Amino acid sequence: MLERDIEKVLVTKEQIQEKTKELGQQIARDYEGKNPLVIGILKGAIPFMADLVREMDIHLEMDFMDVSSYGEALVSSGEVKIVKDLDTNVAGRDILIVEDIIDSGRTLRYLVDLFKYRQAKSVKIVTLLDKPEGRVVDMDVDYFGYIVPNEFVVGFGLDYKEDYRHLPYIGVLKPEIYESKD
Ligand SMILES: O=P(O)(O)OC[C@H]1O[C@H](OP(=O)(O)OP(=O)(O)O)[C@H](O)[C@@H]1O
Ligand code: HPA
Ligand SMILES: [Mg+2]
Repeated sequence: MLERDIEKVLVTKEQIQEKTKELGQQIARDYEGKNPLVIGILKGAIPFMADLVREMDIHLEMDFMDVSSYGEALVSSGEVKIVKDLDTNVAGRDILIVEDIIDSGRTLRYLVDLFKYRQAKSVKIVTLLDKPEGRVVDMDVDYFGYIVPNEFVVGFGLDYKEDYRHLPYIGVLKPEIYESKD
């Protein structure tokens, strides 16, 4: 059914599972004994974060923050807004931000600066996808799963107009989908 809307698959379900396991185990080794605060950025990070933390056999805490710069648009507005803040004080904590994608870099630039301002002890980023050609601000990630080309992608947390987040793989939509949803 949903597959009919997809022009091509860029990262399969199996590739995501394999990479998530690898990343989770690597991060767990790096954070052993640190009790990191793992922060998921709503809503896109949910599927990846749920799988990632289950590969991390260490003590950790989870919290969530909702920031938005896209709304229903395909291109970032440039202005990042806090929709829901953390429940946890980040001062003195080792922070790991979990994202589904880094594209323009604006969301993560804003969050890293915010957590540093709030006196986090360290701030690192893990993202399932990196789209380096989308970058408009300088931003590097510490851990990433797959590099994607400069196309609008959906699935595994990534939406088009709030749909397709629940696809178990990463793909590109057929052009007629954009016309029909306008
Ligand atoms: O690097 P950037 O250009 O800032 O883009 C990446 C951000 O955009 C998406 O979130 P969005 O704001 O669409 O919210 P959502 O996760 O609820 O879809 C994605 O989940 C990242 O948080
Ligand atoms: N797809 C969906 N949401 C996004 C993307 C994308 O390619 N880039 C930033 N947010
Ligand atoms: Mg979105």
